Amino acid sequence: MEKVIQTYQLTKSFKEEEVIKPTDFSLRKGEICALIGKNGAGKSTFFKLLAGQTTPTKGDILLFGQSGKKIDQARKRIGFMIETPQFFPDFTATQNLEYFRIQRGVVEKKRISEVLEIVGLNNEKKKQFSDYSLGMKQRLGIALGLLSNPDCLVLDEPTNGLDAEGIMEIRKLLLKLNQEKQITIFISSHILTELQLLAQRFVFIKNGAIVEDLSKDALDKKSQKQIYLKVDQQAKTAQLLELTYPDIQYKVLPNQTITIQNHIDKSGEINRLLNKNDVLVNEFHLESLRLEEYFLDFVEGNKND
Ligand SMILES: Nc1ncnc2c1ncn2[C@@H]1O[C@H](COP(=O)(O)OP(=O)(O)OP(=O)(O)O)[C@@H](O)[C@H]1O
Repeated sequence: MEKVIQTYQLTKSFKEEEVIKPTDFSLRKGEICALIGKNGAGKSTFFKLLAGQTTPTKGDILLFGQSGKKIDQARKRIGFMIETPQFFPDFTATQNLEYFRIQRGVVEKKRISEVLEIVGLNNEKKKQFSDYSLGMKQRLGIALGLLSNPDCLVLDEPTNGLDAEGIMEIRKLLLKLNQEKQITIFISSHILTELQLLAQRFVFIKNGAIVEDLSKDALDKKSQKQIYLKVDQQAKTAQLLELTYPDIQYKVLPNQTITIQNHIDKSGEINRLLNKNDVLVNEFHLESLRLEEYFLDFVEGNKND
């Protein structure tokens, strides 16, 4: 599979501080990859290195297999949106894109209405930028990234500050671009759950180092589950569980609640066991430990430190 981005021991230091530690990374064609890290982890710096907006202290970058002098040409195949682009507030969407089209030397003028159509702003193209909602502004940023008809989009926190509906709009748009136009997407956020329904791969960055690189399946497996029970006889339930499953891991909580952390696959069996022994089960469900918590554990240092 063709590699869109490859880095080898890519490093960036500001004065004495290594804000990107030597990083080996690769992004394959067609992937939607999320770069997750809290504020200051190094996401923007990593993207700026790829965009050529800052130079590496050490290491190499290959874009579409090209490095050295040929990298500038290859870079044109990637649309970057790093930090919210500086649009002119008094210009309409069309005028703003026209400015950047000329600046970037994109030949076809008709590309402007094409990209506005793609991001769903064609009906709003005569509105001044300052009258746009944040979601519309972010979509215009993506339209700008699409102007040169790229094979890949690199988007730095495009969902930042958006409400749930705005996040969903961006998600739908990016999924469409990936599925219908085969655009590879590398997108960052400091909130994992925002990208959970979008990405197929999750790369975690902490203090400038990639500390975990997981497929969606691997991430789902890591997001622990537990059985949540509300019963009328807590002590009897605990006793039955211990007798039946000697290695059971459970917690006794207030309000006649018990949570079980292992034997998740035996939830039906456990329910039957309690019913058979006249324990009244008022609530019984499988709880998924939110991925957000997994991430928080992770960046706060409880995991992989
Ligand atoms: N030009 C610079 N000079 C000095 N330090 C910098 C510079 N740019 C970034 N840094 C530092 O590099 C580290 C990583 O910053 P970066 O903006 O890449 O993080 P981030 O993960 O994108 O965070 P955010 O989500 O807040 O944008 C921070 O400690 C930041 O202060």
